[in-house]
Parts: sequence; structure tokens; C-alpha cells
Amino acid sequence: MEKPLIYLASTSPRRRELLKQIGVPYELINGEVDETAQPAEPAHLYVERLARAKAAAGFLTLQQQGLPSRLVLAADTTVALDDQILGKPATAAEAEAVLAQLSGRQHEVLTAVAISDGERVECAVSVSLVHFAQLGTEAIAAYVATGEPMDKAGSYGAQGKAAMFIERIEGSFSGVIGLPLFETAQLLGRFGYPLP
Ligand SMILES: Cc1cn([C@H]2C[C@H](O)[C@@H](COP(=O)(O)OP(=O)(O)OP(=O)(O)O)O2)c(=O)[nH]c1=O
Repeated sequence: MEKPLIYLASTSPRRRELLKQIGVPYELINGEVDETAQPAEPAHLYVERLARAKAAAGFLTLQQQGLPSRLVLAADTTVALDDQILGKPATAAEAEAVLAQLSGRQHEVLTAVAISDGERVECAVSVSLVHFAQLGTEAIAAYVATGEPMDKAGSYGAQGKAAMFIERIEGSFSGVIGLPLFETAQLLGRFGYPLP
């Protein structure tokens, strides 16, 4: 059976790859939102709020552009260390400081995925624990110089060179890199989307 198209409200190349991995055809749509966290906002509420907001923004775009109504999928990923939310770094110096904080410790990576049909929104949050090895200043500087951290929450990409820093992941690898595929398939199923 041919799978219906959905809209992916995301600029993230990882999310495109991950959706392809489970064979869901998509078109891109703009779902940009302000990603500022509220003061003392807990990470799980923050990612869920943003994923829902991105899906709603995507749905609004399709209405404004007079596009056919289809499911809109969006996600948000953040890294949480103690009570801190670590988003994408603004500068290389910030990326180095974040990686120094993550060194030799474990942190959480949270990804929320939200799907909207315009009337109903379904959301799930995946939480994984990532154990980083002790990182020397030189290793951090060399890694930041590759440019890999700059568009990624927590200043690293587990799917890239940062794999060398990760001793262990407990949870969902696809969730860590931007789209938890188990939860995504479950949510699509709730909208009657045909997946095996
Ligand atoms: C922790 C981690 C994050 N990331 C990425 C996934 C997300 O793209 C990014 C977190 O930023 P997000 O704000 O979740 O997403 P985005 O701005 O890249 O894309 P959009 O909002 O348009 O969907 O960090 C990795 O690629 N690998 C990792 O190991």
C-alpha cells in the first residue's frame, strides 16, 4: 500500500533522514517558532511545548498557503544537565564550555515529537541518558573546530564524530539524534497512518 505524504515542519537534516529510515514520505513545511525557554521551565515541558508549537506553526503555514490538509509532524530536542537546558551553541566558545560541562558525566537528551491533523495533536517525549567520557581541553577544541557542534543541542552529534566521546547510551538513539522512531511510529498509528 502506498504511504500517504505527510508534512515535516523542520529544518533539521537529521529528522529528514530518520523519517526516510522508516519509509514515511514527506514534504517540508515551515514551522519555525521562538525557541526561548521560560524561566525555570523543566526540560520535558519545554521540549513538548516546542514540538507542539512547531506542529501548530506548520499547520498554520499549510492553511495560509492553501495546501492540502495532511498530517504535520514536528520535533524538538534538548540536552538537560542538572536543571540546565543546553540548546544549540551560539559560538564556538560556548560549544567548548558546554562540552567541558558534559565531560565525564551523564546527561539527559529529551526529544518531543508532535503530530497534528489540524484538530488533534498527539505528542510523545523520549528521554535518554548519555554517558560522556572524560574529555581533555585539546580534544574538545579539536572537535569544536570540525564545526559539528554548531547546529546541535548540547553542542554534539552522537551520529557524528562525538560518537568517540560516548561511553554508553540508555534509551533511544534515534531520539538522541532528533526523532525517536518508536514513538513517531506509535503516534502515526494513532492517526491511522499505515505502517507495518
Ligand atoms: C544531542 C544531539 C542533537 N542533535 C540535533 C538534532 C536537532 O536538529 C538539534 C536540536 O535542535 P532543535 O531545535 O530540536 O531542531 P532544529 O532547530 O535543528 O530543527 P527544527 O526545529 O527546524 O526541526 O540537535 C543531533 O543531531 N545529534 C545529537 O546527538
